[in-house]
Amino acid sequence: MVYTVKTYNNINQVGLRELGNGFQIDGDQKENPDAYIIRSENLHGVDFPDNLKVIARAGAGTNNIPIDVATDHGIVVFNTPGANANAVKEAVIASTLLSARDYLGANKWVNTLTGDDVPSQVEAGKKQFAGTEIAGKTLGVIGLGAIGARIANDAVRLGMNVIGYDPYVSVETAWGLNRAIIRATEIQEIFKNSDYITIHVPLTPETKETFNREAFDLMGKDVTIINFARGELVDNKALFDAIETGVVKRYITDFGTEELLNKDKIIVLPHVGGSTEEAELNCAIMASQTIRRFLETGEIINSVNFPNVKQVLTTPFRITLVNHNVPNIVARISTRVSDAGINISNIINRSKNDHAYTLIDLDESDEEKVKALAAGFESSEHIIKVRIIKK
Ligand SMILES: NC(=O)c1ccc[n+]([C@@H]2O[C@H](COP(=O)([O-])OP(=O)(O)OC[C@H]3O[C@@H](n4cnc5c(N)ncnc54)[C@H](O)[C@@H]3O)[C@@H](O)[C@H]2O)c1
Ligand SMILES: O=C(O)CC[C@@H](O)C(=O)O
Repeated sequence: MVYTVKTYNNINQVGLRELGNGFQIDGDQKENPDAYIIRSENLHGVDFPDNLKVIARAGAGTNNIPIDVATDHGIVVFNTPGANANAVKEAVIASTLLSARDYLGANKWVNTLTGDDVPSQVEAGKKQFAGTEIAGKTLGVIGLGAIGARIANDAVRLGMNVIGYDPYVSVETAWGLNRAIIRATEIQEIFKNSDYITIHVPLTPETKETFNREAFDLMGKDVTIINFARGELVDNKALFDAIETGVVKRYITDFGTEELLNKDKIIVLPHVGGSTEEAELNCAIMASQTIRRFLETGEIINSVNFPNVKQVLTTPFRITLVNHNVPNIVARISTRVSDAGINISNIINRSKNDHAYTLIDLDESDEEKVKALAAGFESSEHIIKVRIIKK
């Protein structure tokens, strides 16, 4: 069996080798592939082909994918948690330093100097670029996931006081946080007490415009806002007013819109937080591995719309189903299998909200019987996607 994969954006070619020989990338069937691997491609409003079973986002944010639509089509969506976190962490640390000292302005100025006495002009003019140090200043980190936790820990090592806010922080991440990090129970504590604030949350209806007028009203003076998460987390009109009144000293963001460009106190980067060789390789490897595992074994790891399902395949055939999460569905599925005269070696059913994923290992080596059973599932109420996996 050869699976076809359509790639969007620039996916690292070396990482794609993890798919192995059983995969054809951008092959003849690319109009109806089994899998997509994407980065920032916007899939909202795009029709999904019938054959599409899986989308892997080589990166963290999945707001460019209509997750609900994918789920309704039985398409499993993965991302690559933490694969580009170190790259973003380094970009944020660099941004903190760029705000503390006007290196960009200083470099621009020094390039304007001419003549034999450049060294003396430098000495005479450099006072305009005296900055501050980040040690001893307070950094507020909103979102303590893969990126935020790394930044919080490194900022402590750089001598900063760190306050973190994340009401959903995972137990694993919490264990890894430096004990010097103060835990804010309300986001307002971050706004009130920070000299620098960096945000690392997914863009959701809850997080949209986290930086709004009320947030800026709580801040002191000369606060630096760093946003490598998503542009929509900031209300730009409120930001411009906060810059005007001296509340915000600088805004550094990875997400440009025209209104942000060429402004004195705003530094815009072209969405390069995760753009390092290492991160792009990590993301492509993880995306390829999760797709391969899912298509070849039916196992789900790191999905954003279905629960993890792990089970070593030991029987000749496995059937996987994406189904609606309705009462009695597992009993109905089991009855269908026994009515087909097939014994179930193992069945796993895991649900997330309105949908579930069911993995059925069959003690049956007659492929025709298994195909007939799968065909029956195809036409069953509440069953959305059916796959046969052969050992
Ligand atoms: N600029 C880039 O190139 C780039 C690269 C990677 C990630 N990102 C963006 O950064 C985001 C975070 O990435 P990550 O890898 O750290 O993701 P992650 O899933 O590891 O961490 C996100 C954290 O945000 C927390 N969170 C969710 N809602 C929250 C809320 N309302 N308040 C506070 N915390 C909340 C979660 O509990 C989680 O700990 C991504 O969703 C993506 O949008 C951008
Ligand atoms: O793929 C990229 O270039 C950016 C990725 C980044 O926004 C992410 O959410 O991981």
